Amino acid sequence: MSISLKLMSSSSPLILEARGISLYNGNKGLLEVITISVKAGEMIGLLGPNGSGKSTLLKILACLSEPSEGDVLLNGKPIIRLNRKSIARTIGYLPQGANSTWPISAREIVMLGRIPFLSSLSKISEVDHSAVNNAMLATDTTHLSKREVTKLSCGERMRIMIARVLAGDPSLLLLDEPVTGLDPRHQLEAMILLKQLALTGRSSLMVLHDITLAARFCDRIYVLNNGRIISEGFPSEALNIEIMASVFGVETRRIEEGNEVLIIPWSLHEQS
Ligand SMILES: Nc1ncnc2c1ncn2[C@@H]1O[C@H](COP(=O)(O)OP(=O)(O)OP(=O)(O)O)[C@@H](O)[C@H]1O
Repeated sequence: MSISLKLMSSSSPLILEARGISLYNGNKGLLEVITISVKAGEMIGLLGPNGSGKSTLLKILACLSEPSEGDVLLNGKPIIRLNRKSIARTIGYLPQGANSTWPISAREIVMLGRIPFLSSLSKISEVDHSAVNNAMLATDTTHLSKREVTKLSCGERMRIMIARVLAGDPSLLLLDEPVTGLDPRHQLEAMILLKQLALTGRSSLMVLHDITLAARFCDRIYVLNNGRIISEGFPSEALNIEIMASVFGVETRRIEEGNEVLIIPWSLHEQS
């Protein structure tokens, strides 16, 4: 499947906006004056070294924790004024290392993604079943339906957790390391699926450690370091040679073809 870059229209509506987000732990700034935006249909990568604040930021964007300063707007409205159900119907959040310790079936886990649409669990409709079927089909997990989720492999469990997010048909996906633990084929399937969702106007902001996948699939990249956005833009610009060396401490090999860029971390950058 071709993943040729879709031209983002500058008139695409903003679905998420974070303005001046800071988070302090005592005197320590975990996040400092972060401003980011996500337009409808954009696929955005949030990259940075371990401990740079990516998961902390994602939780604030999902309204699961509050910043010390700044605002998050969802479809133009302050997210803290929206009720939990309305946020859950719009945002699909995949936490880092998403897991379940309940010994229930994989399909039941995916059905949990329909909770924002249910008035009670006894009223699961055909629409809910169909959404779950589609999510499991898209993540190649239908055959795992009856398996106890605690007994799945790490990669199988991750695909079930992605299916759970997709079952809610969110217009914005906030995904914390969605392809970690997946084999190469399932990594590509997940990224291609997100690209297909983007073409239907769904947006995703995802934490990735795989530079090559991020550069290949994301429309834009934000690079976080020590709680600050220090680089942003198209992958080839945001992940330039200097940033890769100074932030990630690696020398890269790059192949650029038209709008596409292949960036491969290659060797250790020796600090001068
Ligand atoms: N509740 C908390 N209280 C204090 N410090 C915290 C808290 N949560 C996270 N931190 C610190 O904030 C920093 C950023 O953590 P975070 O988990 O956001 O990093 P990350 O970029 O997602 O890292 P990784 O790539 O390793 O997942 C870390 O130094 C972490 O120790």
